[in-house]
Amino acid sequence: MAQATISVTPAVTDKSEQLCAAAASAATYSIHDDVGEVLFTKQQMAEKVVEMGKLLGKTYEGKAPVLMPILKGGFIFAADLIRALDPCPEDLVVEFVSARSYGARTETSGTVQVSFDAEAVVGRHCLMVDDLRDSGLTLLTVREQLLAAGAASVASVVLLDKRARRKVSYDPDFVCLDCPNQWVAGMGMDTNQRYRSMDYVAVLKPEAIQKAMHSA
Ligand SMILES: O=P(O)(O)OC[C@H]1O[C@H](OP(=O)(O)OP(=O)(O)O)[C@H](O)[C@@H]1O
Repeated sequence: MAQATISVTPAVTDKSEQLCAAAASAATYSIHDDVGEVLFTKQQMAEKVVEMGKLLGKTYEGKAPVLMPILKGGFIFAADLIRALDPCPEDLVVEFVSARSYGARTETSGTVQVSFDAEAVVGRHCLMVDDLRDSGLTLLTVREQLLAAGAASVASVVLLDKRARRKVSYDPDFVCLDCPNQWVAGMGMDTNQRYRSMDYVAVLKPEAIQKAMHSA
């Protein structure tokens, strides 16, 4: 039987170069019909994630942190960030936090329902990872509950910071990009559970927002 061979591109071993090359190769991609304006491209975000990965890698070196993606919106950013940590802290573990306050609305309900494995955070340095700081209520509430559960420290990193919407006295410790005060979707962020998979951050057309909000 003939042996099958595949050609392999020489490996790029530097982590930053790998991530930037991957982003560059995806610089041209199709835009969803419901998008009115792309605010941040995949490449722009990938570059920020590389920078953040280096900063957090150094910050948490030797600290055995618990990386805590906040579901659902934080899962895509967290997946990118964990692979960009440089160096990746030894004994890093991942624990998911479930937090929800918006539902099918564009304003926070004012109450955040939170759940996580309390035993996993006792005495640990926790890093909350979320897509967005809007009012700040989610990060503040999760932080309070992690500290109450016995975390040694709690910090936060967000992909986007919508400062103009700040309603509580809490600011994320690490921010990749400042976001204008507009309803955005993509990179994990939804509109009534849609559009999370867009690999860029966009403002949707008003009619698309209305349609998504009123869909089942
Ligand atoms: O700063 P805040 O006003 O609290 O808003 C930010 C939060 O809102 C979104 O989550 P959402 O509650 O919509 O749930 P989801 O992550 O499941 O989409 C987002 O993912 C943040 O966690």
